[in-house]
Amino acid sequence: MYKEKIVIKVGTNVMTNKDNRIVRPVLRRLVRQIAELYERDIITVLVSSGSVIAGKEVLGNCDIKDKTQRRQVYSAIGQPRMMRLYYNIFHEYGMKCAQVLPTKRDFSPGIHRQNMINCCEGLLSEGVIPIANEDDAVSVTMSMFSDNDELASLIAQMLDADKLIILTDIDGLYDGHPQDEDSDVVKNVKPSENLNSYIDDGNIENKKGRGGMGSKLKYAQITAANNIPTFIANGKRDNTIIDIIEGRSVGTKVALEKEEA
Ligand SMILES: Nc1ncnc2c1ncn2[C@@H]1O[C@H](COP(=O)(O)OP(=O)(O)O)[C@@H](O)[C@H]1O
Ligand SMILES: N[C@@H](CCC(=O)OP(=O)(O)O)C(=O)O
Repeated sequence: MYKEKIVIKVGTNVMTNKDNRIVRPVLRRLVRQIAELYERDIITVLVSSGSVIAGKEVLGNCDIKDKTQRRQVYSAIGQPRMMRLYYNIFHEYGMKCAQVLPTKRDFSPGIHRQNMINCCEGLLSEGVIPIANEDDAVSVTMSMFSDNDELASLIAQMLDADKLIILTDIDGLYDGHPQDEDSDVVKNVKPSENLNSYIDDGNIENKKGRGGMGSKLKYAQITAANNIPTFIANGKRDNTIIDIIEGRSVGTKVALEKEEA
Protein backbone atom coordinates (compact mmCIF):
# COMPACT_ATOMS: atom_id res chain seq x y z
CA MET A 1 0.00 0.00 0.00
CA TYR A 2 2.99 2.32 0.41
CA LYS A 3 5.82 2.42 -2.13
CA GLU A 4 8.32 1.63 0.63
CA LYS A 5 8.33 0.88 4.34
CA ILE A 6 11.48 1.79 6.24
CA VAL A 7 12.65 1.56 9.83
CA ILE A 8 14.82 4.38 11.22
CA LYS A 9 16.61 4.01 14.55
CA VAL A 10 17.90 7.10 16.31
CA GLY A 11 20.40 6.71 19.16
CA THR A 12 20.88 8.77 22.30
CA ASN A 13 24.14 10.28 21.02
CA VAL A 14 22.41 11.71 17.97
CA MET A 15 19.90 13.75 19.91
CA THR A 16 22.09 15.04 22.75
CA ASN A 17 24.86 17.62 23.03
CA LYS A 18 28.00 17.30 25.14
CA ASP A 19 26.07 18.49 28.22
CA ASN A 20 23.61 15.59 27.76
CA ARG A 21 20.77 17.92 26.82
CA ILE A 22 18.29 16.92 24.14
CA VAL A 23 18.80 19.09 21.06
CA ARG A 24 15.39 19.89 19.58
CA PRO A 25 16.61 20.92 16.10
CA VAL A 26 18.03 17.39 15.67
CA LEU A 27 14.59 15.88 16.33
CA ARG A 28 13.02 18.49 14.06
CA ARG A 29 15.38 17.61 11.19
CA LEU A 30 14.58 13.93 11.70
CA VAL A 31 10.82 14.50 11.61
CA ARG A 32 11.13 16.87 8.63
CA GLN A 33 12.74 14.07 6.61
CA ILE A 34 10.15 11.50 7.73
CA ALA A 35 7.42 13.95 6.64
CA GLU A 36 9.15 14.46 3.29
CA LEU A 37 9.31 10.70 2.76
CA TYR A 38 5.63 10.38 3.66
CA GLU A 39 4.83 12.81 0.84
CA ARG A 40 6.74 10.44 -1.47
CA ASP A 41 4.65 7.50 -0.28
CA ILE A 42 7.44 6.09 1.89
CA ILE A 43 6.26 5.27 5.42
CA THR A 44 8.56 5.14 8.44
CA VAL A 45 8.62 3.24 11.70
CA LEU A 46 10.82 5.22 14.08
CA VAL A 47 12.78 3.47 16.83
CA SER A 48 13.94 6.17 19.21
CA SER A 49 16.18 5.97 22.25
CA GLY A 50 16.34 8.93 24.61
CA SER A 51 13.99 8.12 27.49
CA VAL A 52 16.78 7.63 30.05
CA ILE A 53 18.62 10.81 29.10
CA ALA A 54 15.29 12.73 29.02
CA GLY A 55 14.50 11.41 32.52
CA LYS A 56 17.91 12.64 33.70
CA GLU A 57 17.10 16.07 32.29
CA VAL A 58 14.00 16.18 34.48
CA LEU A 59 15.23 14.55 37.67
CA GLY A 60 18.94 15.35 37.63
CA ASN A 61 21.04 13.18 39.92
CA CYS A 62 19.02 10.73 41.98
CA ASP A 63 19.74 8.77 45.16
CA ILE A 64 18.72 5.34 43.83
CA LYS A 65 21.79 3.11 44.11
CA ASP A 66 20.53 0.09 42.15
CA LYS A 67 21.45 0.59 38.47
CA THR A 68 18.44 -1.28 37.10
CA GLN A 69 15.97 0.57 39.28
CA ARG A 70 17.63 3.86 38.34
CA ARG A 71 17.22 3.06 34.63
CA GLN A 72 13.57 2.14 35.20
CA VAL A 73 12.88 5.39 37.04
CA TYR A 74 14.72 7.66 34.59
CA SER A 75 13.05 5.99 31.65
CA ALA A 76 9.55 6.08 33.16
CA ILE A 77 9.99 9.83 33.65
CA GLY A 78 11.71 10.49 30.33
CA GLN A 79 9.56 8.47 27.93
CA PRO A 80 6.52 10.81 28.11
CA ARG A 81 8.91 13.75 27.75
CA MET A 82 10.30 12.24 24.54
CA MET A 83 6.80 11.57 23.25
CA ARG A 84 5.67 15.11 24.03
CA LEU A 85 8.59 16.43 21.97
CA TYR A 86 7.85 14.08 19.07
CA TYR A 87 4.09 14.63 19.28
CA ASN A 88 4.51 18.40 18.98
CA ILE A 89 7.01 18.25 16.13
CA PHE A 90 5.00 15.70 14.12
CA HIS A 91 1.96 17.91 14.72
CA GLU A 92 3.84 20.90 13.26
CA TYR A 93 4.33 18.82 10.11
CA GLY A 94 0.65 17.86 10.01
CA MET A 95 1.43 14.27 10.97
CA LYS A 96 0.41 11.88 13.72
CA CYS A 97 2.64 9.63 15.77
CA ALA A 98 2.03 6.91 18.33
CA GLN A 99 3.98 5.18 21.08
CA VAL A 100 4.86 1.47 20.98
CA LEU A 101 6.86 0.09 23.93
CA PRO A 102 7.78 -3.56 23.40
CA THR A 103 9.84 -5.91 25.49
CA LYS A 104 11.76 -8.86 24.06
CA ARG A 105 8.89 -11.23 24.95
CA ASP A 106 6.74 -9.48 22.35
CA PHE A 107 8.93 -10.93 19.60
CA SER A 108 8.64 -14.59 20.62
CA PRO A 109 6.50 -16.51 18.13
CA GLY A 110 2.83 -16.53 19.16
CA ILE A 111 0.12 -14.17 20.24
CA HIS A 112 2.36 -11.38 21.62
CA ARG A 113 4.22 -11.11 18.32
CA GLN A 114 0.96 -11.13 16.38
CA ASN A 115 -0.39 -8.35 18.62
CA MET A 116 2.70 -6.26 17.83
CA ILE A 117 2.31 -6.82 14.11
CA ASN A 118 -1.39 -5.93 14.25
CA CYS A 119 -0.70 -2.75 16.18
CA CYS A 120 2.11 -1.53 13.90
CA GLU A 121 0.29 -2.43 10.69
CA GLY A 122 -2.88 -0.77 11.97
CA LEU A 123 -0.99 2.45 12.72
CA LEU A 124 0.75 2.42 9.34
CA SER A 125 -2.52 1.81 7.52
CA GLU A 126 -3.85 4.99 9.16
CA GLY A 127 -0.74 6.96 8.16
CA VAL A 128 0.40 7.24 11.80
CA ILE A 129 4.14 6.96 12.54
CA PRO A 130 4.82 4.34 15.24
CA ILE A 131 7.61 5.43 17.59
CA ALA A 132 9.05 2.40 19.33
CA ASN A 133 11.37 2.24 22.30
CA GLU A 134 12.16 -0.60 24.65
CA ASP A 135 9.79 -0.55 27.61
CA ASP A 136 12.67 0.17 29.99
CA ALA A 137 10.31 0.84 32.90
CA VAL A 138 9.37 -2.84 33.11
CA SER A 139 11.87 -4.70 30.95
CA VAL A 140 14.64 -6.11 33.11
CA THR A 141 16.98 -9.10 32.63
CA MET A 142 15.06 -11.80 30.69
CA SER A 143 12.79 -9.43 28.79
CA MET A 144 15.54 -6.92 27.85
CA PHE A 145 16.86 -6.29 24.36
CA SER A 146 20.60 -5.89 24.24
CA ASP A 147 19.76 -2.34 23.05
CA ASN A 148 17.56 -0.46 20.60
CA ASP A 149 19.74 -1.56 17.67
CA GLU A 150 18.42 -5.06 18.34
CA LEU A 151 14.85 -3.76 18.72
CA ALA A 152 15.14 -1.90 15.39
CA SER A 153 16.45 -5.01 13.67
CA LEU A 154 13.61 -7.16 15.06
CA ILE A 155 10.98 -4.62 13.99
CA ALA A 156 12.48 -4.33 10.50
CA GLN A 157 12.37 -8.13 10.12
CA MET A 158 8.92 -8.47 11.69
CA LEU A 159 7.40 -5.89 9.31
CA ASP A 160 9.49 -7.01 6.34
CA ALA A 161 10.85 -3.47 5.88
CA ASP A 162 12.56 -2.37 2.67
CA LYS A 163 15.43 -0.72 4.55
CA LEU A 164 16.77 -0.18 8.05
CA ILE A 165 18.64 3.07 8.77
CA ILE A 166 20.60 3.21 12.04
CA LEU A 167 21.43 6.82 12.86
CA THR A 168 24.30 7.56 15.18
CA ASP A 169 26.71 10.44 15.94
CA ILE A 170 29.43 9.33 13.53
CA ASP A 171 29.63 8.98 9.72
CA GLY A 172 29.51 5.17 9.75
CA LEU A 173 31.75 2.25 10.64
CA TYR A 174 35.42 3.31 10.50
CA ASP A 175 38.18 0.88 9.62
CA GLY A 176 40.16 1.94 12.70
CA HIS A 177 39.84 4.30 15.61
CA PRO A 178 37.35 6.96 14.45
CA GLN A 179 39.61 9.77 15.70
CA ASP A 180 42.65 8.37 13.89
CA GLU A 181 43.55 10.42 10.78
CA ASP A 182 44.23 7.25 8.79
CA SER A 183 40.79 5.76 9.45
CA ASP A 184 38.10 5.86 6.77
CA VAL A 185 34.42 5.02 6.68
CA VAL A 186 33.82 1.51 5.32
CA LYS A 187 31.30 2.06 2.50
CA ASN A 188 30.08 -1.49 1.95
CA VAL A 189 29.89 -4.49 4.25
CA LYS A 190 28.51 -7.97 3.70
CA PRO A 191 26.55 -9.84 6.39
CA SER A 192 29.24 -12.51 6.65
CA GLU A 193 32.29 -10.24 7.03
CA ASN A 194 34.07 -10.26 10.37
CA LEU A 195 35.06 -6.63 11.05
CA ASN A 196 35.08 -6.78 14.83
CA SER A 197 38.73 -5.74 14.90
CA TYR A 198 37.58 -2.25 13.79
CA ILE A 199 35.40 -1.78 16.85
CA ASP A 200 36.65 0.25 19.76
CA ASP A 201 33.71 0.83 22.09
CA GLY A 202 35.97 1.67 25.07
CA ASN A 203 34.35 1.84 28.45
CA ILE A 204 30.73 1.06 27.64
CA GLU A 205 29.70 1.68 31.28
CA ASN A 206 30.31 5.42 30.89
CA LYS A 207 28.24 5.75 27.74
CA LYS A 208 25.03 7.78 27.42
CA GLY A 209 23.21 5.06 25.47
CA ARG A 210 23.71 1.33 25.57
CA GLY A 211 24.79 -0.15 22.26
CA GLY A 212 28.10 0.97 20.80
CA MET A 213 29.29 0.44 17.23
CA GLY A 214 29.83 -3.30 17.82
CA SER A 215 26.12 -3.73 18.42
CA LYS A 216 25.19 -1.64 15.37
CA LEU A 217 27.41 -3.72 13.12
CA LYS A 218 26.10 -7.00 14.58
CA TYR A 219 22.43 -6.13 14.14
CA ALA A 220 23.01 -4.45 10.77
CA GLN A 221 24.57 -7.70 9.55
CA ILE A 222 21.74 -9.84 10.98
CA THR A 223 19.14 -7.59 9.33
CA ALA A 224 20.99 -7.50 6.01
CA ALA A 225 21.34 -11.31 6.05
CA ASN A 226 17.52 -11.32 5.99
CA ASN A 227 17.64 -9.31 2.78
CA ILE A 228 16.93 -5.92 4.34
CA PRO A 229 19.70 -3.47 3.31
CA THR A 230 20.85 -1.65 6.42
CA PHE A 231 22.69 1.67 6.72
CA ILE A 232 24.75 3.02 9.61
CA ALA A 233 24.97 6.78 9.14
CA ASN A 234 25.33 10.15 10.84
CA GLY A 235 22.02 11.45 12.18
CA LYS A 236 23.57 14.76 13.19
CA ARG A 237 24.07 15.70 9.54
CA ASP A 238 21.34 17.56 7.78
CA ASN A 239 19.87 15.37 5.06
CA THR A 240 21.20 11.89 5.82
CA ILE A 241 17.92 9.99 5.48
CA ILE A 242 16.86 11.61 2.21
CA ASP A 243 20.39 11.12 0.81
CA ILE A 244 20.21 7.39 1.60
CA ILE A 245 16.75 7.02 0.09
CA GLU A 246 17.93 8.83 -3.05
CA GLY A 247 20.81 6.39 -3.40
CA ARG A 248 23.72 8.69 -2.52
CA SER A 249 26.71 7.05 -0.94
CA VAL A 250 26.25 7.94 2.73
CA GLY A 251 27.61 6.07 5.73
CA THR A 252 28.11 2.31 5.79
CA LYS A 253 25.79 0.11 3.76
CA VAL A 254 25.39 -3.48 4.94
CA ALA A 255 23.78 -5.66 2.29
CA LEU A 256 23.93 -9.08 0.65
CA GLU A 257 25.27 -7.61 -2.57
CA LYS A 258 28.18 -5.15 -2.47
CA GLU A 259 27.86 -2.10 -4.70
CA GLU A 260 30.44 -1.41 -7.40
CA ALA A 261 33.10 1.03 -6.13
N1 LIG B 1 35.14 1.41 14.20
C1 LIG B 1 34.29 2.36 14.64
N2 LIG B 1 33.72 3.21 13.75
C2 LIG B 1 32.83 4.16 14.17
N3 LIG B 1 32.48 4.36 15.46
C3 LIG B 1 33.01 3.55 16.39
C4 LIG B 1 33.93 2.52 16.03
N4 LIG B 1 34.29 1.87 17.17
C5 LIG B 1 33.62 2.46 18.18
N5 LIG B 1 32.86 3.48 17.74
C6 LIG B 1 32.02 4.32 18.61
O1 LIG B 1 30.62 4.00 18.46
C7 LIG B 1 29.88 5.17 18.79
C8 LIG B 1 28.44 5.04 18.29
O2 LIG B 1 27.73 4.08 19.06
P1 LIG B 1 26.77 4.51 20.30
O3 LIG B 1 27.57 5.26 21.29
O4 LIG B 1 26.07 3.29 20.76
O5 LIG B 1 25.76 5.52 19.60
P2 LIG B 1 24.17 5.69 19.68
O6 LIG B 1 23.84 6.43 20.93
O7 LIG B 1 23.90 6.48 18.44
O8 LIG B 1 23.50 4.33 19.66
C9 LIG B 1 30.67 6.27 18.11
O9 LIG B 1 30.43 7.53 18.68
C10 LIG B 1 32.13 5.81 18.28
O10 LIG B 1 32.74 6.45 19.38
N1 LIG C 1 15.87 2.51 25.70
C1 LIG C 1 16.93 3.42 26.12
C2 LIG C 1 18.07 3.46 25.11
C3 LIG C 1 18.87 2.20 24.98
C4 LIG C 1 19.83 2.25 23.79
O1 LIG C 1 19.91 1.29 23.00
O2 LIG C 1 20.52 3.41 23.62
P1 LIG C 1 21.34 3.82 22.29
O3 LIG C 1 22.56 2.94 22.20
O4 LIG C 1 21.68 5.25 22.46
O5 LIG C 1 20.43 3.61 21.12
C5 LIG C 1 16.39 4.83 26.26
O6 LIG C 1 15.33 5.15 25.70
O7 LIG C 1 17.06 5.65 26.90
